[in-house]
Amino acid sequence: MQLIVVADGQVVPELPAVARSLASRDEPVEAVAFAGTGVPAGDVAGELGGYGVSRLHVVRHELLDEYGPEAWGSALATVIDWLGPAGVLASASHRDTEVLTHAAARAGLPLATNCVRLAGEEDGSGAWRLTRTRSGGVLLEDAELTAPVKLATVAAAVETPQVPLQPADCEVTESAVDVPPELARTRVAERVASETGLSLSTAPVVVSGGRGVGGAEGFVVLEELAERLGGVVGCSRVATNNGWRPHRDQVGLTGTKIAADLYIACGISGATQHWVGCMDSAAILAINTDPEAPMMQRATYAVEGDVHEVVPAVLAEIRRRADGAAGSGRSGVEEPAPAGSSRR
Ligand SMILES: Cc1cc2nc3c(=O)[nH]c(=O)nc-3n(C[C@H](O)[C@H](O)[C@H](O)COP(=O)(O)OP(=O)(O)OC[C@H]3O[C@@H](n4cnc5c(N)ncnc54)[C@H](O)[C@@H]3O)c2cc1C
Repeated sequence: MQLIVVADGQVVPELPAVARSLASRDEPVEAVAFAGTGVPAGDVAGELGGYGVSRLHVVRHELLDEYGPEAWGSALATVIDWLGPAGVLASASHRDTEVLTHAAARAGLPLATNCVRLAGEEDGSGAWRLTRTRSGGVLLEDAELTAPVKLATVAAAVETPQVPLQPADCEVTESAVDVPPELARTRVAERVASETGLSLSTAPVVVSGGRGVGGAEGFVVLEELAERLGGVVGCSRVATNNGWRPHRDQVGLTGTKIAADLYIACGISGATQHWVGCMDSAAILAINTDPEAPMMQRATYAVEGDVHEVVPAVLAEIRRRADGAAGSGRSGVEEPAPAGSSRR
């Protein structure tokens, strides 16, 4: 059996095709979901059936009603033990990866994350050949995964195998699992709705600050700049490590990967671990005193200068234009010049 994990109630369409391609002809593809995701099991089963998944195992325990990586990972390890699948697949989302990581550690099984290609070995050994991204996407690794039960997360950019998926009646089986109470270590304590409706991963503009901003108070002007440009504030890991910003604002390998229309990096050197988080942005503006900083070398636009002088000057100009526009009825922020037309 190949098992698909539906950790947050959403069926990722690529997963059934990858699972089917890894399964032998008569081997079923089944799925596991956690009660408490807020999505009715019948809806999930209906969708899975359309992709040829024949059974949905729903696991119940009061500690699974809210997301908790240790509890969900433990429940998944129990299900793997019950069902003994040959493979376990999930999406490469933060949540799915976290759940599979805990399950793999508990069950002592190997996990390959961020796979962009997955195929069974043709020698009948049951091993998987795979290609996966490492180091935030700057490295591709070819590997072979061998184990009685193999775990993998599948990246959104996975090569989807062209296999026929015969729609099936997906049966729902509900089971109670045992979850040790001490696994309630990480629990959802509060849900905070964003006032602007924008998040770091979806905002069109991200104004980020690093060590060069100098401290938490240095982000006040960045907040205003972000607000005036219709964006949000981000930061480097130095800023989160120093307690200047919460971790949810961190851009990078161990933060959020963004693809903004415009990324403004203020006092950020552009270390690889930061760069991989912002490199997919359409345009990058770097503000830095060091012209040799990697961020200055790679940015679409680079301003050599002190962030404490450059950002207030930019803000003053935006305010001046906004005031002028308020008088004339025009918008205060002009369209930027085409990328590359005025570098430095
Ligand atoms: C496993 C691992 C994961 C990591 N994950 C992440 C991650 O997700 N995100 C991340 O950001 N980092 C991450 N890092 C850390 C990363 O390697 C860098 O240490 C970090 O990004 C550096 O942050 P910074 O650019 O703010 O600081 P620095 O590298 O110290 O750079 C500060 C920059 O500010 C400039 N500057 C100083 N004063 C001014 C001024 N007044 N005006 C303008 N410019 C000024 C300097 O010239 C310099 O270029 C990770 C590291 C590891 C090992």
